[in-house]
Amino acid sequence: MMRAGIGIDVHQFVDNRKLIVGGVEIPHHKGLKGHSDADVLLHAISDALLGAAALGDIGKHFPDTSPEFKDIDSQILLRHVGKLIDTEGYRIVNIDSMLLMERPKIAPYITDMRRNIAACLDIDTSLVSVKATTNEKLGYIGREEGAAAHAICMIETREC
Ligand SMILES: C[C@@](CO)(OP(=O)(O)O)[C@H](O)COP(=O)(O)OP(=O)(O)OC[C@H]1O[C@@H](n2ccc(N)nc2=O)[C@H](O)[C@@H]1O
Repeated sequence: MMRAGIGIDVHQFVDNRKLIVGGVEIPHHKGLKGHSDADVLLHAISDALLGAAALGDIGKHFPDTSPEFKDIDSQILLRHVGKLIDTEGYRIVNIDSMLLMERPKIAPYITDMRRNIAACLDIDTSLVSVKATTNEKLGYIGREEGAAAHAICMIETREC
């Protein structure tokens, strides 16, 4: 049986934070604010996978009130989500994602992001797609106040 999932995450740009997206540290004069490393892309992908399996969302599994997740590398969270999906008897069919960020350009880093995501989930990189778009200077993304990520995925029940 095939199941689809969707994930969306938003984080605010602030000073004195690293910009980490898809497990890659990207040189930039601002970073994203969050309880964890604020990896907006991995959060959206984690929510898509949790949603496909109807397992709730990342806030339920990794509350931002828990010291356990303070400044955590979100690749650890994604790896945990992958294990939850596997335990539920699902296999990941594919993941597609969009990063909505005015600057910096992330195209040079997409290959590494895809590799990180595939490694966290123990799947082939060919099943992971990462894309990016600007907001054409419109809204909070266009004003570089924040960034968002949207992700969708398909999972399927593993035949016994
Ligand atoms: C990754 C973590 C790690 O601690 O923190 P950040 O690094 O983003 O801060 C969290 O999992 C980040 O969870 P995330 O789900 O993005 O946080 P929020 O948007 O604040 O939502 C937290 C929880 O409140 C619930 N929620 C949210 C909005 C709303 N109107 N009603 C709700 O009940 C959501 O279901 C979620 O479980």
